[in-house]
Amino acid sequence: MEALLFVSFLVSAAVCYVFLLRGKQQNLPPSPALRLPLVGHMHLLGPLLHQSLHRLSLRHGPIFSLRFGSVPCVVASSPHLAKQLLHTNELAFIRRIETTAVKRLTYDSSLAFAPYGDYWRFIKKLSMNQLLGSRSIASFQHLRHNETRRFLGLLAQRARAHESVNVTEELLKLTNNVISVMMLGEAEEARDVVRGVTQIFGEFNVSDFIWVFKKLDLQGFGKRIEDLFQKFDTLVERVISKREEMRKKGMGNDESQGQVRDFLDILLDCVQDENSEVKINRVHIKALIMSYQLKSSLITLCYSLIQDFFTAGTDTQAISTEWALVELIKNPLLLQKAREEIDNVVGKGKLVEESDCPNLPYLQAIVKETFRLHPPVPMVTRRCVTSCSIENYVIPENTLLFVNIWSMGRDPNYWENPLEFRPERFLKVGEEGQIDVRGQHFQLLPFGSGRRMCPGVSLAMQEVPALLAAIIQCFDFQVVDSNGEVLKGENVVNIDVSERPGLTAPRAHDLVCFPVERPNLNFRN
Ligand code: HEM
Repeated sequence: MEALLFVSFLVSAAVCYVFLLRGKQQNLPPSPALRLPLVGHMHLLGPLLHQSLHRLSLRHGPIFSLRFGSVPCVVASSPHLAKQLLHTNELAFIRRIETTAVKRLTYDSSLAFAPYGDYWRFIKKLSMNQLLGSRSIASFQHLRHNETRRFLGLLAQRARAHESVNVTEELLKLTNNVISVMMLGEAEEARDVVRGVTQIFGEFNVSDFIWVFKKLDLQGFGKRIEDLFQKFDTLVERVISKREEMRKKGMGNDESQGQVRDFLDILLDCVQDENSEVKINRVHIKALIMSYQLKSSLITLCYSLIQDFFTAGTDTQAISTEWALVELIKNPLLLQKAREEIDNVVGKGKLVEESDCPNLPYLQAIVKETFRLHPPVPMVTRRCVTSCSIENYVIPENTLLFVNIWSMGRDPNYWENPLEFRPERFLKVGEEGQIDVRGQHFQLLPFGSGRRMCPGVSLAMQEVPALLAAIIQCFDFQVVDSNGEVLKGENVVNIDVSERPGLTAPRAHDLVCFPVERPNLNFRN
């Protein structure tokens, strides 16, 4: 009897709520009717948020509104709306959300989460011009090349020993090492801490979304955040102090001596520079390192507003390389075509390099097609800083915005046979063939768009195609299922492409394979 009374109370509360809201918010984009007290529309969402929002958009249209707990959200899933939100009204959606974990672990002043203003402009400029500018990317080319060689060497070793390799893990290790060394000059030590932090960024902290729980640490997040903060802080403090000591003794990396300066050197120069536009201090440096170190934090920032929904983050570049590889293993004819292109342009006498990639249009088309079908960051997320009007709807200040780029990549209104992996679409003469990934073509936004677009785009577009090309050039793969059996025939074509919930959209299962070396290559890994 009591249970019945309770249920009727909940239902009546929900109904009243729905009516009250309808009356109050007529200018908001359409919204699913059943909004519950406390949780809002969260009961409509499954673990793969971008897929849940995609399904809702099929019912409610390309723009609709929701409530995550007490937080208002708007979801957009058409290129036309993406342009209005991220370009035309860019300044209204220039901020990201700051959750408890983000605030503490990014020192509340990272590039990714900093409010739009002088400080953000300064670090963005520094990032684009120096840290991730073409000169810096070029100076670390040897590092990427060596890591690729190390990775290929490992595959070759396993191939000769007829042993399987967890390609997912090895790709992650590779891209993590590259970023760590670019930032700190050290690879191993940062990785474990980074993993812990990205994991907590990917978990859903109810206190961030449901106001009655705001002050309660129901899931013990506070202690975990603090532990991670201390570990990271100790690590970076040690690296910075060591570097400062070396610089005092005149033992820093000297460019005039041909030494490569990592990001830390560049940042320490800025701290010492009296004439710097904006003074940065040690706290800013740690925050910046954090936002670059954590690729998932980079990703996290993308998902910043509701990152807690997601599980541990993973690396965007590793994810995209893996998705491309999986699609090529599923489509051997496309793999063959890509390999022939590499053989024709590069030959069999040398390993393909980054400098070869602009001459490999089919490879570039594969990378774009991968970003279309499997964007590593499936949604661009922002926060509305000033109320604005889109398509006659009002979007109030503080609304969270989700631009569902995953959904746009699969929209039959913009792509022919959108669920098929067909790199050829990007080689067509005409509009489709001209589409690129740098935020100007709103049907394909893997790196976002506008002032808050990903500053790592140039690095990623150097590293991912070259790594993929090297793998294609050197190996075939026999995929192993969860029982250790090699997949054959139809089972290869039907390799599982489900996604894992998280900040990013990696494959649900690790890619485990027996690598097979290609014969007749005249260089050794
Ligand atoms: C395949 C690789 C990558 C993908 C798909 C990707 C995707 C994204 C996306 C979608 C955003 C949000 C953009 C927006 O809000 O409009 C973003 C932001 C960001 N990304 Fe990436 N990213 C990648 C690699 C990287 C790398 C390698 C770095 C740095 C080393 C990086 C650093 C950042 C930073 C700092 C931001 C925040 C920018 C800001 O708020 O101003 N990303 N990324």
